[in-house]
Amino acid sequence: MLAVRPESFDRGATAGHPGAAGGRFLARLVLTDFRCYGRAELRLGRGAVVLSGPNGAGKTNVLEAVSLLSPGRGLRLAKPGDIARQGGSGGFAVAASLEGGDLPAALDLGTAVQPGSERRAVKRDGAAATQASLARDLSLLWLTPAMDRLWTEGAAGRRRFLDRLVMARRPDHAEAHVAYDKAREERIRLLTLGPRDGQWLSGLEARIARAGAAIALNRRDAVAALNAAMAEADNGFPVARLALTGEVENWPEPAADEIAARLQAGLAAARGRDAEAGAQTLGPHRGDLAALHAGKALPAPQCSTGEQKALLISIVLAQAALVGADSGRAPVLLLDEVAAHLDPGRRGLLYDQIVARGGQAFLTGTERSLFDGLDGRAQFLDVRDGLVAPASPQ
Ligand SMILES: Nc1ncnc2c1ncn2[C@@H]1O[C@H](COP(=O)(O)OP(=O)(O)OP(=O)(O)O)[C@@H](O)[C@H]1O
Repeated sequence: MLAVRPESFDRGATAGHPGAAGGRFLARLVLTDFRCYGRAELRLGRGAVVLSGPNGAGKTNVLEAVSLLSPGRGLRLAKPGDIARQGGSGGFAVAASLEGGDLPAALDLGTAVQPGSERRAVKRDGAAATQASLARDLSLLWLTPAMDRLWTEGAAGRRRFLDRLVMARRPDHAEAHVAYDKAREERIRLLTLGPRDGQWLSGLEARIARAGAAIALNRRDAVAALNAAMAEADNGFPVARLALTGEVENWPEPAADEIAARLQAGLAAARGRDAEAGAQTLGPHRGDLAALHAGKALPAPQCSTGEQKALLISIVLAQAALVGADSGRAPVLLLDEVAAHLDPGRRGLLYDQIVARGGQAFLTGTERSLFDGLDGRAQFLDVRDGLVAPASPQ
């Protein structure tokens, strides 16, 4: 067993700043048979947590474990079978204790896959819970190297990014997605395999339409709030102007019931087409997000790699600030290898932002020196061959 304590960090440099008391944070994280970790127990502070170590040491695995404390497949979109440690039991578990913010006492969250199962179970204070409910307990946002291609690759990645931003502020977004996807799958099964029962299909289309309208509206609200926040932010990161480019999100109807009515009528009319395609051809699952680098009036795909990264950071920081402002629960940030892509000036700005916002933020990098700007303001952990230990002082 490996236990890492936050030493003086928790009571030290960050404890006094104004935002420090604001957010929930992971005070303890235990990984069991999780990728390269047989068992690891980390005691964590409430602010910045820096994980440094060589390639393949196990840094991203820690972030991935945290990301599974939210609905979905985590930051690598991995299958449970790939996460379970080779040579281990065949299953895996992640357990965490949340503290701080509005919590009167520690809250235990856990997720596990049993050997031979593909189903990821969730526990909240020892009782079974749904994955979607995790979004109510912990607000998480992440950036990974795979997202460097977000603006140039397919729409699915941008939708995932957008929906995670939305979920950080609106936990019900996760439940709307569950309801939407479940009814969508059932409708397609009926259309392709039968029976094509009109009443059954209408009931499903009504459910899809209700959940779909909620998803579209949540996205609209999130993009409007983000654009307003970024236009006002003065943090040295480029201002991104976001636009929803999906069909449903751009319908002129302002209210949920109007959007739902239009979507329901559209689905009823598209039964033949959808049966032929074997897929639902209308709805927010086909939505997309575009971004413009406002300062350069340049679409994100035409920006440099570093500029694209800076735009993503700008969006995530803006959303984190919005969530912190309206719920008092600054989201936990998982920033995988973000520092290495930034020039020293931008890196310094990022560190200042992270410290100023007060919530917990995990940062990874191969070189400890990349994080010199956080000296005295973060908990430093050294990751090597699947072992996590406090980093020796610089
Ligand atoms: N299911 C598994 N069982 C055992 N080991 C695994 C499993 N999945 C991945 N690994 C190992 O985990 C190790 C650590 O991976 P991780 O991505 O966390 O490294 P990292 O420290 O982030 O490295 P980099 O700096 O290269 O991104 C890798 O060597 C990988 O082979």
